[in-house]
Amino acid sequence: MNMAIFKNEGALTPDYVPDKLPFRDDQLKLLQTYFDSFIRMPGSIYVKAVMVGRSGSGKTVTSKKFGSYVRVASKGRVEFVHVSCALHRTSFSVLKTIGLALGLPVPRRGFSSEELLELILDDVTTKDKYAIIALDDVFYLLNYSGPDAIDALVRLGEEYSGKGYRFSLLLISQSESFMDQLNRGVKSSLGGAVIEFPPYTKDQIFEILLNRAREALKDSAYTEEILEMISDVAGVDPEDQAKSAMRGDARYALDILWRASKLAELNASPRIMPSHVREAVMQTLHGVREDELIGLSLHEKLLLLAIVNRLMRSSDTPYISIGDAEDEYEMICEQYGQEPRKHTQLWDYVKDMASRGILETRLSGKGMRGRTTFISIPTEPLETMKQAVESMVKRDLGD
Ligand SMILES: Nc1ncnc2c1ncn2[C@@H]1O[C@H](COP(=O)(O)OP(=O)(O)OP(=O)(O)O)[C@@H](O)[C@H]1O
Repeated sequence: MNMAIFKNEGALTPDYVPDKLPFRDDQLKLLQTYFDSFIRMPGSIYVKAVMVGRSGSGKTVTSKKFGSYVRVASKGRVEFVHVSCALHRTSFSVLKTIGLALGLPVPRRGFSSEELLELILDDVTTKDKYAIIALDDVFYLLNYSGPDAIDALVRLGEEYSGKGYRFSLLLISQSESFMDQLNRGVKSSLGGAVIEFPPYTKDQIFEILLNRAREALKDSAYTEEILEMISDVAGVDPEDQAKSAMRGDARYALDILWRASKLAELNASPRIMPSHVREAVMQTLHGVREDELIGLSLHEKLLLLAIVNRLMRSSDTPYISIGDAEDEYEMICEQYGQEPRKHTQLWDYVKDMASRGILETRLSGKGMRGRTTFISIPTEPLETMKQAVESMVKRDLGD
């Protein structure tokens, strides 16, 4: 085992919350200010705030940091519940997560989400609990369940006002556009409290990487040049905003650093070399997040796996037809002992995954007969995607 690289590998994992969050002091202060009255005098007010910023701009980690602050500043009177809507896409599932996090007895089935909502409201009142609920990646809930799902959750805060407001709400999203889909009353009530998370510049990404590298890696395992190399790939260039539409993503940068470190370890290298970084860049998923993939249903995952497999075999064209994808999907279903879904269902899966940026689709060109949909995955490393989806399918099937 190569001991030259890692000091504490855990500090490079996506869920790790570092002590310091450089460049996010302002956002943290704003959160503290907006929720101040709810934290100091729970029940006196119902606060709603929104956090927006591109993928990897630090929204989730800042909200978790804020969560620790809430518990301390309220002396334990106010809880903080973080719900990932990428994983929980219906109001029932969100409510269940909230109930469980607050230690309430949650019925497993047989209840509508309205009934569950009532139950939770009753329980928090009898047990005298208060909480700030953070709905992360709230656009998933909107896309899946429509604006009424958000309505129900906003009501969670409003109802029982006679007995004090039990909840406050923090909505987190990649852009403000989700607000346009909300019912008018809800939208206007979210009004002014929008906290922005700008994408990180190269210099900022460098600083974030340096802090993490100090915690995770042995001093001799990396140089500042290596970290600069990664910052150049992942950070926004202030002079070239348009070209860097996908950048400013700290998750991407940290993922590259972790993969490069792993490659150095595997190759028994005493430190991370530029070649490890280059290889790591080629292996790292960019626009697609692991938890997005985890949130797909089993048959969406099987279809995605089929598409990836088929694309890996078609070296001469970046697209495959939906028919090819279906053939491959049927074989994969057989391999995993699953009954294949019907064509219309698969078509919905393709549209859904395309709308979330996991796939690209286009209609057949003029010179071709008929109208067929073609599918591609232009920006992601297929081998990495295959490994990720395959292990998720196995986990889903309990292997
Ligand atoms: N200022 C920072 N300092 C240290 N680490 C950071 C900072 N900002 C982000 N990170 C790290 O980058 C990764 C991605 O951040 P985070 O998950 O908070 O992004 P996000 O804005 O919620 O993205 P998404 O919209 O895709 O959910 C995490 O590992 C997080 O710890």
